[in-house]
Amino acid sequence: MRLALKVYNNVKSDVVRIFLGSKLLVVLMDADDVEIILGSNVHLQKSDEYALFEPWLGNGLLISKGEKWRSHRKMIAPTFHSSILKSFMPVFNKNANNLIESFKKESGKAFDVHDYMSGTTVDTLLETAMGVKKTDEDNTGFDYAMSVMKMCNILHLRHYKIWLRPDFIFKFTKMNTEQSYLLNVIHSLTRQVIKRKKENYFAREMKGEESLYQKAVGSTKYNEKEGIIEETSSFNYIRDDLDENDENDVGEKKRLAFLDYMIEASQTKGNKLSDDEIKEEVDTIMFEGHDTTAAASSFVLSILGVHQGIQEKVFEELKEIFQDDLYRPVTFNDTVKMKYLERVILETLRMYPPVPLIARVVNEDVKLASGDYTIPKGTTVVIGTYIIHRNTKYYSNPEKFDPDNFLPERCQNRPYYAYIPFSAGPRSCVGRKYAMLKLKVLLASVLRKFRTISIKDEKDFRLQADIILKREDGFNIRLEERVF
Ligand code: HEM
Repeated sequence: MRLALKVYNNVKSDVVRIFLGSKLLVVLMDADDVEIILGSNVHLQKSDEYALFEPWLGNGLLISKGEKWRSHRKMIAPTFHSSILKSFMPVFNKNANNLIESFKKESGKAFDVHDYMSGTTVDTLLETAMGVKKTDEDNTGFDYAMSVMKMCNILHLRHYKIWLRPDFIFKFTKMNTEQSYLLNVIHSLTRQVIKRKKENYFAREMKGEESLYQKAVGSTKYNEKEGIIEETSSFNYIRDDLDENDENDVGEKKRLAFLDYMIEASQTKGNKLSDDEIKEEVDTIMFEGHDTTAAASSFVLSILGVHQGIQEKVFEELKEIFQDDLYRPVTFNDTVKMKYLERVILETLRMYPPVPLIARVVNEDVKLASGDYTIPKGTTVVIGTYIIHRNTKYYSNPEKFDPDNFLPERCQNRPYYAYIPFSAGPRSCVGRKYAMLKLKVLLASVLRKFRTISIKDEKDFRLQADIILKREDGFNIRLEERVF
């Protein structure tokens, strides 16, 4: 990635043409050009490279196109309503506490934090997306979590080792046999859970219980331009005053997962969502929500381990919020007050965007804004997020980790499309609010308990970019328990 940036700095052009054999790729690094692609309702089709995900994700939100993508996006966006996210707070807290218990065993030693962040992320997703616990007696949750992590590794390897990409080569490898096994574990559990959840749904309906999905949809307006929902204040089936105290648990039995809302959506008049389509969407959430968040949280802990002064400011903010009850569960209201931690997360996502590039295929000629260029129909357009985030046009000192880049006055002076860790426009990340909320709970819980110390200086981080940006040298840190 650093090499790509060096090349870019030498080329000094925001539009680069690359030929891979006869295939034309155009890389965009200017915010106005990026807006033309990402902000449009026309250039929504993903490039061929995404086909690697198909055996796992089928035709879920990440890959699907046309009317299928549009109607599913509209159906799924309301399941990320903030009231639904608030109901996940106890799950976020519980998993953060489990993580802290594991960290206590590592205290004082150097270790790679990514494996832990990956594990806790998949456990949280398992519960919030599917309503399954890793600790369920039959071990299916555990096997599923392991399979998701291993599948992500296989996809990384195939992206990285490009000779493994063609199916006709891959199918002769041992990895293909392992992939078939893992996908069987993943898909069997998803199918089994859908069946059980559907029975629960019909039982609730028989009792005349109101559809929670309907309530969420009823209080939201879908914004076609941003692909997100806009919430109105009438939505209050989970009490608002729950934010003010730490009883923000709707009760374990009553808490629903994304999957439950999707089942309700599938039964709502005018919607069409088969069991297989629900399976694809749940698998997509498990994939998209896992590696991205694990990388983001690992980068935050590494980078704060380098910048001790910034870490102390985060800790001061946490002490201010939690006062004399430093280890109580984090409430939704607390997360709203974590302004500095939020800036730290945003700055980390600027310098180390978990999705370092996005690729689309344009189905018509596109005129760019940055110069007299026209991209021909059929071209693969690559949006260079990592490079845009380090462009001196938008950030005066881009190589410096500076959370104040996200002070409101600085954001106002920057084009919207110069900061795109979650992509932007109609096909942007549907899970970004979930991601930010979960990251805040997890990181606040860790940072109020431990000081993180990076083993390496920032300039020695060796970045590895494939689908997800990671550190080739591992996210090695040392944690010191804070004593009072
Ligand atoms: C820090 C964490 C995250 C980052 C940086 C991130 C980033 C992104 C980006 C850049 C895209 C667009 C990808 C593309 O066009 O190729 C995307 C799409 C998506 N993300 Fe995220 N994501 C994060 C967390 C999550 C979470 C937690 C979930 C779900 C719980 C999620 C669900 C999705 C889905 C379903 C899509 C496909 C949306 C569509 O095509 O309509 N993401 N994400």
